[in-house]
Amino acid sequence: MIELSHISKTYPNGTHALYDVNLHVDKGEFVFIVGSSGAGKSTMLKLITCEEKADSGKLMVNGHDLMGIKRREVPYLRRTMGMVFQDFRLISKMTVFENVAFAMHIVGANYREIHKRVPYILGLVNLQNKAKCYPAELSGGEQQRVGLARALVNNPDMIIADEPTGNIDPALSFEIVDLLSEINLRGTTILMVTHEHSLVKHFQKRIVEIHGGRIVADTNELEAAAR
Ligand SMILES: Nc1ncnc2c1ncn2[C@@H]1O[C@H](COP(=O)(O)OP(=O)(O)OP(=O)(O)O)[C@@H](O)[C@H]1O
Repeated sequence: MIELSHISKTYPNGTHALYDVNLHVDKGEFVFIVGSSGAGKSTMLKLITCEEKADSGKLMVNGHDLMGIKRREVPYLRRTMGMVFQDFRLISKMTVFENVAFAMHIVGANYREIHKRVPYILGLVNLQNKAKCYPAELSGGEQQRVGLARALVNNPDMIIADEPTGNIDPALSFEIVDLLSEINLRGTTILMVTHEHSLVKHFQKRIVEIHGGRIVADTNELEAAAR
């Protein structure tokens, strides 16, 4: 599903962000990506979402070869993934329903499909009663649940979440990762960057640790549980 093989990335200003990274993530896995600031975590996610290109190595994501991908193919890659951001990135002038519906609209879904699917997805994230609210009327945790609903609505193979709990109260952070775990149990692969040790300790998932642009530890679920 995700295969990074000898991947390196240097930004145009000469910053070496990743060196010879190897990572294999199977369908259905839940992986925490941890490491200090500047370690290369976001760069790795950006390579996987094709926001940035690697300099060398082999990179396969959901059947797409990202080293040779054409620009017109990128939207097809992105349809296989849902993205969740630290700053939510909701459209402030749209209601909760409209924010989620918009993600379906842009991939060509029709009115009937949207009106069937969006209430179902809002139910999954426990926001059925907030459909008519605007983002500014919601708590941080609720806004991120809208972000999660939007990421899920087109039924992606995987969710890529870059510090999804970074702007949320610690107690609500657990709620968001609980939801991600439920989604994972339904078969969706989850890749989540986080700085929050309490979450990583509590949820006992695979942990990939990056330091100075290299993967320095890769702890599977069983080892994480034994810690
Ligand atoms: N667009 C860019 N141009 C130049 N250098 C960049 C760019 N983006 C990131 N970097 C550099 O690449 C390195 C890795 O950055 P990256 O954002 O991947 O780290 P990170 O582990 O996600 O950090 P944080 O936890 O602070 O978000 C850092 O040295 C950073 O300054």
